[in-house]
Amino acid sequence: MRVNFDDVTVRLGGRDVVQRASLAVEPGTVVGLVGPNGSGKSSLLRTLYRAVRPTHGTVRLDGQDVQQLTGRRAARAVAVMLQDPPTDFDLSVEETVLLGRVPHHAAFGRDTSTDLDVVADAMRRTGTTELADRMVATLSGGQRQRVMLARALAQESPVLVLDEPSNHLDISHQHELMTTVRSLGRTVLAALHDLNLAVRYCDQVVVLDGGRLVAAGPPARVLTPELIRTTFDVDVRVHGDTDAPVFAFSRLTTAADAAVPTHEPLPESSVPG
Ligand SMILES: Nc1ncnc2c1ncn2[C@@H]1O[C@H](COP(=O)(O)OP(=O)(O)OP(=O)(O)O)[C@@H](O)[C@H]1O
Repeated sequence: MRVNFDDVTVRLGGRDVVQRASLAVEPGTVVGLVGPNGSGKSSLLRTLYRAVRPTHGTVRLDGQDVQQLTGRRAARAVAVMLQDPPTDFDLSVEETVLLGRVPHHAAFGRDTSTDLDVVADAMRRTGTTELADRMVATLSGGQRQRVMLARALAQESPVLVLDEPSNHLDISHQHELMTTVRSLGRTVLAALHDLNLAVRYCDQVVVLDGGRLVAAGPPARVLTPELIRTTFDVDVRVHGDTDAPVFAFSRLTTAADAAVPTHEPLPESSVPG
């Protein structure tokens, strides 16, 4: 399913937190949204799953304005895995993943064998099968995040939105998540803080800064040291190949840093004569 943001502005708290963003996402591609805290990544994504209505502009799924869809059609089209999954779920892991099937049910419909198969597959892909009977509230942050991915996968929507999906995951599970996401063949939009994950697993990256979309394209072409420096205020060294760079970051050295002496000079009187 193709996703288009056409000239989207989102105004919240009296400020344009997304300003005139336009972006075309091809079906089946994985797109990473990167940018500093507060740059508008989540706000832009929220317009896609209708948690926020654009103040200006249109978001389209295969040409259709998402605001015109029924709730059920929207839920069948777009699944969401949020940054901080809720902790107050009074449900088991399996029951939670089954919630992903709700948009496929008729009113008061019962779980079918297809639902159970899809849920079992989603739990297998996310390594949550062993947790099936655990209550979600008792899980660690990373386990809970994997359950929320399983629920989103079980929704079988052509579009998947991941808002900082790896913030609780250990390194191995971060790579597993991105490999899983890539293997789905769905259209994926993911807000990511880890530029190394973005460059390795995304087909395209989109850079937001201060609510503006400042660059978009193939990751290795877009994420230049210069862009990283100006957007994120860090120094970066690039290792690896031009096509598959690996970034090492360090704090940007400013003129103010250089002016601060690292050691107090010894007073004259204490210098041995
Ligand atoms: N409901 C709201 N009311 C007022 N301002 C909001 C609201 N939601 C978000 N904002 C502001 O909009 C700006 C963009 O926030 P957003 O969450 O989209 O950024 P982000 O790039 O996802 O940030 P992060 O990397 O920290 O998750 C921020 O300045 C935020 O404080």
